[in-house]
Amino acid sequence: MIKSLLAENRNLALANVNLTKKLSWFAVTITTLFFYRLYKKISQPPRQLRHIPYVNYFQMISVLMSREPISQYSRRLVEPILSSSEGLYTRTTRLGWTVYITNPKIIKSILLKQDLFPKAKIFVSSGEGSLPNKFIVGPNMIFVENADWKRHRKLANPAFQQAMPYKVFGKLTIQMFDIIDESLKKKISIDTGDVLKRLTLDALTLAGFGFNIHALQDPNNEWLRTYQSIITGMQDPLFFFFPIFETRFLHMFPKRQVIHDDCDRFLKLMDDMIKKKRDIVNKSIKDTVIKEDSQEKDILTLLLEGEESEDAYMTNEELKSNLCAFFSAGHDSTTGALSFALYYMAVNQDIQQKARDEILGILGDSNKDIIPNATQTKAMGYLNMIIKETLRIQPSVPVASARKAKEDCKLGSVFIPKDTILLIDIYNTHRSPSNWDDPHTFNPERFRPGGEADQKTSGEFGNPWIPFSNGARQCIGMNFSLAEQRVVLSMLLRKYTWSLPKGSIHETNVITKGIFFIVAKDLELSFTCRY
Ligand code: HEM
Repeated sequence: MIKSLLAENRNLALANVNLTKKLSWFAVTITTLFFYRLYKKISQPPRQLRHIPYVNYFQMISVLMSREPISQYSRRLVEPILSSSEGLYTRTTRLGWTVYITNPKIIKSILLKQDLFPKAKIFVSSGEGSLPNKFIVGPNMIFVENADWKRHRKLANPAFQQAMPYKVFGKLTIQMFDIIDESLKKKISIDTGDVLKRLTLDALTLAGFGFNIHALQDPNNEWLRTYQSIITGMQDPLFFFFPIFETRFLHMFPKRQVIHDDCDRFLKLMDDMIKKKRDIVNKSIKDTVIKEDSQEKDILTLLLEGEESEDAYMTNEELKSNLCAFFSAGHDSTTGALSFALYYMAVNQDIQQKARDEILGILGDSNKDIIPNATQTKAMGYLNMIIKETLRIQPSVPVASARKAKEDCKLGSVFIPKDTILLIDIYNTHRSPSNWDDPHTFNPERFRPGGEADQKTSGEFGNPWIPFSNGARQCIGMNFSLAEQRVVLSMLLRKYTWSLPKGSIHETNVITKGIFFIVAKDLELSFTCRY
């Protein structure tokens, strides 16, 4: 009797163990299935966009968190899928799954139809109180639409057409020479990227606002530090992807709080500058920094003077917001363009020498610094080809601002549902083998009159060279930046030869950094003085 009871208990226990085992397996299977489905759901685009090739969500997040340079992840993740698409692919951004476009014909159709593809409020989603919202989002040209945007551009276009301050650019370049010469004398290396950054900041503040922050002369300058703190802070992936940390829990991040304080002080400086300038213009006192001609007037003065004569105006708040926009859009972009041009000429000595020969032919080979004028820079055909090819192979602004499809539509033969976020992928448009021959090779000859670039842009193909975007919302600072690049590079070519030092991190390929703007990372160059 006892024996049979024990046997029964044992059987029951065994049955229990089996049941528990089965349940455990069941639970494990369900959990695995759940996570697999979750993984699939997150890693893939939503159903309505799944017909477009995509980059896996987790791969993209790891790229952004590890700050892998765009040149590396584009070739690893984007190029392979582009070959099987019409120049469209999707990948995740902070706004969710976004369609990236590299097909010039489709890009043209988007940029020309502002009504159907208005700008998406990409930063606005950061929320009230976030750093980007404080500094860059606001009533400025980048963000306003329709009548307001027209009013802003109507006032700003003439100011940007007029302002070509070659002398300001030239004088600042001579200040940069002092820094390079000093380092040569002391036999110490300098971060050329950093010096260029200070030069472009001085150029922007002086030529843009008639205000000198002396970033070149004083690397520890308070305004330089403050500005850099804001710009670096805006690109911090943690707060960029999770803005809630600063909009709700800023008190838990004391270092972030310091950046917010910097931003507040910077905005206050802008307020003061505008008020002062308005007073000066109202009293008809001409700019105190450069008096010679209107070409050399700063943009802020020209904007304020334009208000007098044009049926266009900006409030002080709008002016402040636009000045922040000019800072954000015009600084790192030009620094990047200059740093890449120097890099490509350093690793292509024949191209550097050919450019120098051209410049010496135009400006002469005397032993003194010469600031070129507008006519002389126009004659610099080969240097312009180098600048264009640099902006093709390393567009310092890798994507244009996001657009949104206002209704269901087709891009090429691809269906795009209403409300899809679209991004013009400048970087991959410039690097796509469908758009350019041998796209990863630096070759200024593409831009020779009648060359590859001319042939591509003349037909139905659309324009595959869009570093400043295209259409009505093309970069307003394009000519300003190109003039600055021509002056700085031509003067550098006359005064120095340069190369990459041995052991440079850029020996095999240029290493880039940045999200919204790309620049050459820690660019050290070896200069030799020609006079
Ligand atoms: C190499 C230098 C530069 C590059 C590569 C560049 C590139 C661009 C690009 C790609 C756009 C986007 C257009 C779009 O969303 O469709 C843009 C817009 C803009 N850029 Fe630039 N930019 C440069 C220099 C400058 C400078 C120096 C300034 C001002 C001083 C400036 C001010 C602006 C403004 C205000 C906009 C918005 C225009 C609008 O929406 O009407 N940029 N830029």
